[in-house]
Amino acid sequence: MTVRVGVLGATGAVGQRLIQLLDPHPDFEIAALTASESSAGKSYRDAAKWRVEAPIPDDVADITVGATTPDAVPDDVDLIFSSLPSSIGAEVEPEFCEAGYVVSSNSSNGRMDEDVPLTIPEVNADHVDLIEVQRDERGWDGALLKNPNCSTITMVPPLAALDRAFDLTDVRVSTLQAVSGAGYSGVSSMEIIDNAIPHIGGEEQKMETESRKLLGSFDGAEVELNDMDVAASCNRIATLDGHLENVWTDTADDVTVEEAEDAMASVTGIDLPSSPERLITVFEEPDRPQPRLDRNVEDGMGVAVGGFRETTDGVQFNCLAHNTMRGAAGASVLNGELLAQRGYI
Ligand SMILES: NC(=O)C1=CN([C@@H]2O[C@H](COP(=O)(O)OP(=O)(O)OC[C@H]3O[C@@H](n4cnc5c(N)ncnc54)[C@H](OP(=O)(O)O)[C@@H]3O)[C@@H](O)[C@H]2O)C=CC1
Ligand SMILES: N[C@@H](CC(=O)OP(=O)(O)O)C(=O)O
Repeated sequence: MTVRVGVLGATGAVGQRLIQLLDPHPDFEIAALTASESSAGKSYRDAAKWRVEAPIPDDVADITVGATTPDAVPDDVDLIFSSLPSSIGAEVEPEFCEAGYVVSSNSSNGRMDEDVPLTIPEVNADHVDLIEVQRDERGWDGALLKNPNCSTITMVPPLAALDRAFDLTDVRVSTLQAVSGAGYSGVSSMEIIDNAIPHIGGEEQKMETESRKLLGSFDGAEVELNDMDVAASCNRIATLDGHLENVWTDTADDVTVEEAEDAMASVTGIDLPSSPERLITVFEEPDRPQPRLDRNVEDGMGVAVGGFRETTDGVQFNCLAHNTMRGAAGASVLNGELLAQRGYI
């Protein structure tokens, strides 16, 4: 069955990545693109400053961009991907859900709301059924599903493997985040060249809270947050794509480096078109993973780990993922596939 999809915020950095992934998708067909009032009414080719390495797909280039309102999207669109600024997402995503659309959103608004599922399908696919609670409470025919923040997505798959096997108690993480995470005009060259910026607004709190929701347990009514303690420190560096993170963990059960590597290496993808065969690639070389060399592991949908060391109460390691693929557009597409598989569209 082909699912007709719409993209809100289609002209943006993440919107362009969504188009790159959706145009050749086996089950999804792009049927509507929206952006701000200044783009509405233009062809996608004229509205978008296209910056993806591959050319704009011909069939997409000629689509007329619509306004970001439910009325501007055809009724036969079954699934909406949203990559709007969070302030706009907070306003319009509920309107789409109320109008009956099912929305897979990458924007940060609402991620921690109690009746909004936040999922990485390989980690906590069962949380998607929180939609039943959401529909009861909000009276929506549609639904809202979120993917997490890109830095959070990078560290949670390896943490999930450790938590399952050795019971995590404490996590400390320091990030080295690429400039694409801030959007095309987010950080000026004068700020970032020959520099590193030890502050990314709101990012630390997102990593500390979203990770506990993702690794929490869902009992059919609510998500109980994982009781591990998480502390994050976030830094912007002058790489283009790929967030690298240094992680220190404490576990309740003893763990060796070999056991931690085995636990992560044995995690497989799941039966969804965008899930990679190997979710976590373990590097033995002490200087890997690196952003330029390893961000495209598993076509940008994998997480790379390495640099393992035993610590007093657990293990230390480094992890890396492509922040606009696995960390944003790819994460939303995967969530859309999960919604389809679970019969929500
Ligand atoms: N998961 C993650 O970690 C990541 C998440 N993000 C999030 O994804 C979202 C999009 O980011 P990004 O693509 O970099 O942003 P951009 O600024 O590149 O794109 C924003 C998009 O939203 C549209 N837009 C802006 N204002 C309005 C409005 N008032 N009404 C309707 N549409 C509007 C823009 O349209 P127009 O071109 O017409 O202005 C454009 O299509 C953000 O919430 C960002 O925080 C981003 C990167 C990674
Ligand atoms: N803040 C992230 C990107 C981002 O937009 O995250 P979020 O989806 O949580 O707003 C970064 O700078 O790399």
